[in-house]
Amino acid sequence: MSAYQREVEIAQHAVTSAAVLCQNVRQGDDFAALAKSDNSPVTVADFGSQAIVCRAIRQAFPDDLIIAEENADALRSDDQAELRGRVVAEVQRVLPGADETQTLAWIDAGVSRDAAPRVWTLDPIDGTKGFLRGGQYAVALGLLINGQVEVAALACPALDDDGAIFWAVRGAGAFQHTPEGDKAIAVTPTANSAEAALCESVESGHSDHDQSAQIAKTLEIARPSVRMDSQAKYAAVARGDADIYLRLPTRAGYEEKIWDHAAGYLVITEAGGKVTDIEGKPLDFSLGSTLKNNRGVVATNGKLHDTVIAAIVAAS
Ligand SMILES: Nc1ncnc2c1ncn2[C@@H]1O[C@H](COP(=O)(O)OS(=O)(=O)O)[C@@H](OP(=O)(O)O)[C@H]1O
Ligand SMILES: [Mg+2]
Ligand SMILES: [Mg+2]
Ligand SMILES: [Mg+2]
Repeated sequence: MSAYQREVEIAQHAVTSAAVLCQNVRQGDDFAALAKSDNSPVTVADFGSQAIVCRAIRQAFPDDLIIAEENADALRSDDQAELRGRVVAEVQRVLPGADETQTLAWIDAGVSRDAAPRVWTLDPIDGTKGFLRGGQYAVALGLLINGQVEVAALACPALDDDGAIFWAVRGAGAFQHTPEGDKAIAVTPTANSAEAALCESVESGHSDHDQSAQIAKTLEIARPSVRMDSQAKYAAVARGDADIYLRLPTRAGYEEKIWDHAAGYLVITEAGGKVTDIEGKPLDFSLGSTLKNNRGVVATNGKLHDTVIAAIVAAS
């Protein structure tokens, strides 16, 4: 039996069920969002997805901790009874018999924030803004053992015609799930930056678009950059749709969250690519909920990595 076989099965199944919930919500006529304290949106589907995935982990691995983006505080308040009811109803469509108390407890299973020898990290919907505007989004789950990402499952429900599921195990490769079975994925062999395709966030608040344009110019990249929401960007580089993913810090002090990167990081790394911060330092997932020792993220097919880092250094 290969390492982490059970974790991979549970993780894949969990993100797949959560993706069904998200698509159910998106196909409905009303998926209004609530604004969180940082003004970012959270929807019925973010809460529902977190409930589904955390339940699956709790059942299979009761002693594991979970660092997930959302919590149920807002849902427990009296004036959010309607939203709470809709979250429970969506969870019941996927898990008949689930009740309100269970649903809220499953969401709150993800409130860990500290590093631990064995801890999962979950973004129930990465790219909530993309989810709301009909763009890309992802359900991203990673397992950290002693601060190293060992297992990843990444569902991109809006990629391709029917969505796409990716998974990876450290040292064992990265794969895309298909009806014919799991297919190994690999980054591009592009070594000439002028031929590269670059992807970046849609929101200029999440990555500095002006600076990436400058770097693209230095690298003589001819094609316009592809703006895509969520960790679908990591999947795009991992399977060779793009060569470079740039996430350039926009304001001093923002600490990237581990759930925004853990799954995508392992999928690209195991597909033969490289992921570091903008200075070329390895991402440090051992510090709790944020990448506080890193600034920004650069992901490439590996061959282009040093050239891209040099262009960033030159531009800053
Ligand atoms: N200032 C700042 N800098 C960098 N990143 C930030 C910032 N603010 C928010 N976030 C996080 O960005 C996550 C979405 O990233 P994306 O690459 O999908 O952005 S975009 O939708 O393509 O614009 C988004 O994840 P979700 O909340 O899961 O959507 C946030 O965790
Ligand atoms: Mg996110
Ligand atoms: Mg999210
Ligand atoms: Mg969010």
